Amino acid sequence: MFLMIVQSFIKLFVFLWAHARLLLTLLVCLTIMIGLLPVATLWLSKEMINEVAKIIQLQVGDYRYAFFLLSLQFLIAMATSVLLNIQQYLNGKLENVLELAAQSLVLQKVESVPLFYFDIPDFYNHLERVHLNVGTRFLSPFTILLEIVRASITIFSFLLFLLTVHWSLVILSLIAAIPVFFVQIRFGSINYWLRYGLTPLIRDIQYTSFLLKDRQSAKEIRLFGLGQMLLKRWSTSMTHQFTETLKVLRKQQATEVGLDGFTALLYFGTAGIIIWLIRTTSMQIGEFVAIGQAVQGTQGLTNQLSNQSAKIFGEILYINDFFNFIEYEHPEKDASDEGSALFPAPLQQGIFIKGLSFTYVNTTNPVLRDIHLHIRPGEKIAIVGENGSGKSTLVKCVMGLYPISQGDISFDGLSISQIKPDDLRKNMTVIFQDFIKYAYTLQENIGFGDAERINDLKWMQEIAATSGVDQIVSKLPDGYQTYLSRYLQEGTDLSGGQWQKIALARALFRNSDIVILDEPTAALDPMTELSVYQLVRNLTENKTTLFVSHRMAAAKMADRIIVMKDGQLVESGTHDELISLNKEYAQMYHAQAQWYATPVESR
Ligand SMILES: Nc1ncnc2c1ncn2[C@@H]1O[C@H](COP(=O)(O)OP(=O)(O)OP(=O)(O)O)[C@@H](O)[C@H]1O
Repeated sequence: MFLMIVQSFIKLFVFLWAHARLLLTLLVCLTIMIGLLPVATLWLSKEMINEVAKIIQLQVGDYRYAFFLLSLQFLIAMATSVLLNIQQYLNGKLENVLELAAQSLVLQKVESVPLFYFDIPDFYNHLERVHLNVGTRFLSPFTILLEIVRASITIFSFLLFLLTVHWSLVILSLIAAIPVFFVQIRFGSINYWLRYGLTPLIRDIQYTSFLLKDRQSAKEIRLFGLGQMLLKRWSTSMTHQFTETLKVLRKQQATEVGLDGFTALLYFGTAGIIIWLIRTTSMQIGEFVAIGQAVQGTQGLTNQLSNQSAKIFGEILYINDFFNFIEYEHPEKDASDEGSALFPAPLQQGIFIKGLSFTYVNTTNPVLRDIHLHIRPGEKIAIVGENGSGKSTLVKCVMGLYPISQGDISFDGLSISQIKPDDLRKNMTVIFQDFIKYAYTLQENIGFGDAERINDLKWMQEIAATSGVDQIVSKLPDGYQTYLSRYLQEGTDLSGGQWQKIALARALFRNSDIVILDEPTAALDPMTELSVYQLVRNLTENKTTLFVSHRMAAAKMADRIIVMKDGQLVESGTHDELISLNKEYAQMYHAQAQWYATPVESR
């Protein structure tokens, strides 16, 4: 634990130093100055009271000296205010700098992790814990530490002053801090673990609240009348979260009352000693007031110091959690070292899948089993099979989205593990079943297919013309600059078929030799789907195309059809070959042919 705290502190300071060394230095200097001001004030008020007492009691005394002290007091009060306000401003500035730096670290991490991390709920929980108010959380241990330094300087100077009066005052002032310190450490830790344990519940709450607020889900929630049920789920979880938090808060406040009693007792003891000192020594009124202030100040500050030291413990657990997230590497990622070779474009021999088996992370059953397949350059392959047979998983493996542990996929003999992931993806384009409908402009919706060419409007118009998007553009109020949703700006909503064409244009905007379509037409009616596949076929004349479909009529257009069943490749051939084989494919084809025929026959 101690090692963890030290390591986290070192990481925190390396991080702070890297991003804000000037601010950091300024804040440390300010803190030292602010820390010395109280003892100066104490000394001044002691001098002042003694001088005023002389004037009142003896009618002698130096008025000019009293005014001089008064002016100094005024200057110190002003200096304190100026320094404290500068400190607050610098803190605010530092918080912004840290928020930016730490949030970018989190987002960079999320952007760079392999896709399978998104299959691990713990990864989300961890992300949820670390991504909120990072700037404040990062600043907190540092400001607490500065507070500790400031309080220590003041306490030390007060203690020196008290030591000149009597050693017992020093002891009593310090004793007050011990129980506070341990109590605060205990609750710092309890609160951290409470937050840790509640993260899955908090994510559940946020998800339910997102569903209630989301435009996409608004329709279905109304249609199925889910609103009240979701609200109840949300409020039950919220109540549970509050109950747990309040339980700890109740205990903490009760303990604080006990601590306050203890501090009051100690102050009672100290007051006794001061009275005894007045009786036994020749003490002036200024000293008496200054001792009272110093004792009270030391006790208050030592309590504060204990509080802060304990609080820093809770905060450092967060910092540790943050760096654990940033540095987290799943063992499977270690096993799949990224390749550095360039993709062998254009393909001469094709894609080879040899003995490929695949199991998703944190699961036990293989989803793909011993797949062997050779895809020739320019070949159009349709992948068919029942739900859950592994079609999407197979194409995701070909895209390099998941590391392969058994078997291999190679491109012209170069194993996928040897190819640089970025370069592999540059040479492929894809439309997923659940492609993203970006709430940005049309230009961005198409241009995201190849972000480097996003401003190449000539190329975009060419693609729009071939994919049929030009007909959509002509009806949009701001052409390519029209927002395709009302989520961010006053934009235009499109139909499913129109979105489909835009997704197709996005995929084709990336002019790559391999095109993968993972059932992107599922939302379309069969006739539109067929016309989309026809279009794709024409647009991808010389490209290697892999497409997943449930519609046998679309599969028929492929050069070759492969049939998946329970993670295995069970049939492969042309439509005619598979029909004459009269097995899986033939059954599915006839079942669908029958399905299409029924309404016609019943007319
Ligand atoms: N991210 C994942 N983590 C764990 N299991 C998964 C994941 N994705 C898919 N699976 C499982 O892998 C199996 C194959 O899924 P896959 O999506 O490849 O099938 P599919 O043939 O494309 O299905 P469909 O036709 O319904 O789209 C299914 O049993 C599914 O539950």
